[in-house]
Amino acid sequence: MKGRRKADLQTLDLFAAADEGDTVVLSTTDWLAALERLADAGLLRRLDSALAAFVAEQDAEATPALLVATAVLAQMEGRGHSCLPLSALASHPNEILAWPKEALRLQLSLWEQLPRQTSEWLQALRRSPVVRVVPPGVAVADRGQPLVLWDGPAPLLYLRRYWDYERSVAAHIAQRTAAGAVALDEPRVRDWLGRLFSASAEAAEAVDWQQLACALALRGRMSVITGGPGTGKTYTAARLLALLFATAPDAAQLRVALAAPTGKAAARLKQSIDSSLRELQGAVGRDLDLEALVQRMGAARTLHALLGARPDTRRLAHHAGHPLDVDVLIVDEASMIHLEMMAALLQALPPTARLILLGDKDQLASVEAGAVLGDLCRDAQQGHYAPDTVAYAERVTGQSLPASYWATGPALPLAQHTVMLRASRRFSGPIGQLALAVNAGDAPGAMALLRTQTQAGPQAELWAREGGEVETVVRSAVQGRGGRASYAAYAERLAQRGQGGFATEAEHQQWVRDVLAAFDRYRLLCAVREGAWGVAGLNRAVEQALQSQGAIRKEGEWYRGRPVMVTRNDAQLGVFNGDIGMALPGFADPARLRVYFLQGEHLHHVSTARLAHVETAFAMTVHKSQGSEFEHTALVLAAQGGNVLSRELVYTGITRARQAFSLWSEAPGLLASAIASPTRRSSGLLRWLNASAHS
Ligand SMILES: Nc1ncnc2c1ncn2[C@@H]1O[C@H](COP(=O)(O)OP(=O)(O)OP(=O)(O)O)[C@@H](O)[C@H]1O
Repeated sequence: MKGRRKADLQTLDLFAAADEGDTVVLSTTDWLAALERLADAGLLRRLDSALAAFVAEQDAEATPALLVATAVLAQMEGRGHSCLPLSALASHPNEILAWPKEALRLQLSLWEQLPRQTSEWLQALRRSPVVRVVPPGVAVADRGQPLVLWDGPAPLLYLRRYWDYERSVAAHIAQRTAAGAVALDEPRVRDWLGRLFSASAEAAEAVDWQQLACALALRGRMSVITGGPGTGKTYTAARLLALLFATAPDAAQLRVALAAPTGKAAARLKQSIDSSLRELQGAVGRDLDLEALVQRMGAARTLHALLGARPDTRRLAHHAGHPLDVDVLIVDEASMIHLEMMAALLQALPPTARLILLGDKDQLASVEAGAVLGDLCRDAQQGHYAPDTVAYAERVTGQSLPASYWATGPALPLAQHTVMLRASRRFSGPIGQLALAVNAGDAPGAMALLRTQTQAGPQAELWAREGGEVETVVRSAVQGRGGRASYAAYAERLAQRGQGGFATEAEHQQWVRDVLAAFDRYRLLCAVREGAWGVAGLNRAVEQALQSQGAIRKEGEWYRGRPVMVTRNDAQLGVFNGDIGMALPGFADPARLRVYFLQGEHLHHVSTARLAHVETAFAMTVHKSQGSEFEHTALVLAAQGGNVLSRELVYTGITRARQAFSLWSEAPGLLASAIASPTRRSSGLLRWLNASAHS
């Protein structure tokens, strides 16, 4: 007997209460309707069910397994995964779907109707004309199928775009890290490393990782330098530049470019590299003109600007056919580079240019699909250095790497160009200890540290409150705790020149800089956007609090002192996604508000009327805060954070704090459960890198 339960589709209770003896068989149309209902319920995105419908249009024989795999794959892409591991879909669908607990019964009833074995899912996919099936080691022509199935052990399903990006990234990295890519004058390298690192504090440790990073970077066309905040990534990159400058045969012509995913991070990189190079001048004397290098480098740019992103098109000005005009490219905050961007960057880079990626592998990955730096640094802690690398390192740095960092089997070429810096110079106190505990997944340790510090009083470096009212969070944001930074300083600066009346433009500019600097000392960072404990609610609440104390007068969207974050790149206006600015009266026409942005040392301003894509920025997401640091950071965890609350989110929030960190959690237990939830994004990148290394 066959039963059809159209009415149940409305309630999503698809297979409940079947009449005795009924066998429920749903047609393709029923399944598509079910996927749409799942989108109605917010368990899938519209895009996900629409892609399944598109597949059904293309394949008249589409099976439920194909439709479900398609929708789930699309949904996973929306959560940052680049592919769908099919065996997990068969055996642990609840982990793959990441639906809330309440949807477990629904998920179970759906999976009742779907294949149990990976092999059955594979069969459903292999037969479909919408799937390009790629067995291991076989090149299969692309006939424009929307899905790609890598049909080897532990099979993976891809959306075509992400398959292309991942394969392209892997191929470029393999090429750039191939052995013998660069010829070196080793005695010269040794001599210069000795000069550049002679007074290095890192030398006191068992291994001078910074020196090793420079040595290994010289050997290939790509290197990865990872490490937590303050471990000296930019310090090392500056020395690497000096080393390249000192050892390259064509040093005078070397074209160096600096970039980062956000404008703020780019400005910080430039500042930090410039000051490191200038400090180094003393050590290198007249042999190298580092000031000339500083001048030649020019400003650091966002990756979008570097690649020539254009509004309203995915196409970039620079690509393989029109490569970037650089010999050395240093990219900071590489954890924020998503797969599509990394593919575009590698394609646009001339094969002979060197790419140096700097970043913290433990930070949140970008919202978009891919966690490239995390993937590339999966083994960075262990080193996995091949005998040849160990011998080279000893020859040029004079240090022997302990055996615990040697590769035990065949070594990945990329590992020979990857170094993890381990000693933080900025974070030796409680903030650093908390970050380490979170990173190690040690929730009891992190909680104990927060408790002890909180008990020490509001002036302590760390402070935490679990449970309580959101009003307390807002009060702390506008009044501060124990003399630590808050928005009080910004409100004060704003009030200082209530009447305007600046005698000179320089005086006005100084005031604008002061307000921006005061605002930048403190930030509320949220896990989610919506709700009272999210970005939207807190922005409103802080505005109200400041309004009631007379610091701002909100009479519409724009008001004097409104801090904003740009949400879309606009090259014409010279503002980029993530830039923070503030609406303040202009000098020439104080009755008009202009939005001021500090870009490095340069003060840039734009009329409020022209800035369409901005949002208020008293509170921002942890994601958007990457690449920035604040004297005092307050991390706000909302109870409805669900699977957004991850270890990486908490770690990223904590490491945005320079001098003080506060944690506000809507309910007890949120921090511990976030620490216990590390994010793992599905990707095949390491697999492709391994395959090309051993083929
Ligand atoms: N070997 C060293 N000897 C002395 N000072 C160092 C050394 N390495 C780093 N520093 C100093 O430590 C501080 C942090 O270094 P740096 O800014 O390079 O770290 P980072 O890893 O790039 O940090 P972030 O994650 O914030 O970008 C800087 O003031 C730098 O000059």
